[in-house]
Amino acid sequence: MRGLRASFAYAFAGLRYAWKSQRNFRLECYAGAMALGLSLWLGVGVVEVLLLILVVLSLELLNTALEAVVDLSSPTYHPLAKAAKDTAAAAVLVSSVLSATIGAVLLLPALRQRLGL
Ligand SMILES: Nc1ncnc2c1ncn2[C@@H]1O[C@H](COP(=O)(O)OP(=O)(O)OP(=O)(O)O)[C@@H](O)[C@H]1O
Repeated sequence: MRGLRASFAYAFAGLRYAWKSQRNFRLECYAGAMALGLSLWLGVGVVEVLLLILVVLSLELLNTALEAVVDLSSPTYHPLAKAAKDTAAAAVLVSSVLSATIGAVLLLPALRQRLGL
């Protein structure tokens, strides 16, 4: 039980680190909160929007972890360090585009109806 509590504490320490050090992570949290607020207001796709937000945030956390490992193992320029960081950033980009697209498909019709457009 103590091990489980420690594991949660380490995970929350990771969340705190990402929040403090990663501007993109904070922006994604704000964007996610706005999307969630919109879906709650419309009464549409709340669970789906929450899952999409968690997918993007999970990948951003993995990207942050990978950046730390790369900085530790390759403090000077190396093409493989560049490939690792750029590819991890691309994973975040792909998941963000996917989430924004699915979110728009879910929410836009209800938003149009709500606004009478
Ligand atoms: N050790 C390295 N070797 C080669 N290229 C690197 C190295 N470190 C960073 N880069 C290149 O510079 C880019 C920006 O890296 P930098 O560490 O400044 O930001 P980041 O931590 O990857 O991203 P963010 O600003 O979102 O935290 C990387 O995507 C990569 O292309």
